[in-house]
Amino acid sequence: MTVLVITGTGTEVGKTVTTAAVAATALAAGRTVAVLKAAQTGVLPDEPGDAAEVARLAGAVSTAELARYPDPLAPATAARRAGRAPVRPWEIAEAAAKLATEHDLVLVEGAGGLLVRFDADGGTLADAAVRLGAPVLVVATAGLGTLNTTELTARELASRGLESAGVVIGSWPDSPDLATRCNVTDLPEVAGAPLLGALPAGAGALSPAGFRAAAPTWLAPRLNGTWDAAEFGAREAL
Ligand SMILES: Nc1ncnc2c1ncn2[C@@H]1O[C@H](COP(=O)(O)OP(=O)(O)OP(=O)(O)O)[C@@H](O)[C@H]1O
Ligand SMILES: C[C@H](N)[C@H](N)CCCCCC(=O)O
Ligand SMILES: [Mg+2]
Repeated sequence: MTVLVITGTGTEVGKTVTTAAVAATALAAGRTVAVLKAAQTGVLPDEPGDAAEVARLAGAVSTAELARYPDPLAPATAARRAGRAPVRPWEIAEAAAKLATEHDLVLVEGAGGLLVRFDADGGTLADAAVRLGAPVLVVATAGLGTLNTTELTARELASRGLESAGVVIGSWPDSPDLATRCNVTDLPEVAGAPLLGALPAGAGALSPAGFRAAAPTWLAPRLNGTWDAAEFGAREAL
């Protein structure tokens, strides 16, 4: 069973575009892929959610979404305000495990960061990852402030015995400042896990064909085992 849980150091860090890049890379390698958005908040019933955005960018993936709540809030809060049942971590795990029987790779995207609550009992995506025994990919921001939030996330994963699959920078700016360039060196250190790649800013605005062609190169350093910091302007920072 290959399930990869995709979390982030917060909301709006690029989890969805990173999920799409991982999916596109796997599809290009001939693997079948499913994307599970555990709970979608802040999107109306007839609007495309994160899973649909992944399919638009990456191509032929199966998509699933366990619940959708209109308020743009943490799932537990949005469910409470909607007067609807929350999504439980065991439901996320069960749905991912079922998809894994039918696909080579299942990508599970949470909502916001790792400890965002899904239910009134404090259930989180981390609880679902523990049930699945699945590795967790952490999407981080590029600039100043990311070292703290990435280390907090990594420590929480470690305290639960969860494997970190590594860190991906969700949006690498065209003109990286000093902190951003230094972070290429420091992020793997504070995460205790490899920096797997970085998506260029604006990646989500590429045409689907352009996105699919480029996505494997954003994550390729890991695949080749040779992350080249210089490629991202880091060398001057050293
Ligand atoms: N590399 C990128 N290229 C283009 N746009 C990006 C990139 N990274 C993030 N964005 C933009 O930033 C916003 C947040 O990105 P995204 O939807 O991936 O965040 P998220 O971490 O999935 O948030 P959520 O917690 O809501 O799921 C979106 O409007 C997206 O278009
Ligand atoms: C609505 C938003 N885009 C996400 N889907 C939900 C983010 C919840 C974040 C909660 C928090 O950490 O304060
Ligand atoms: Mg998202």
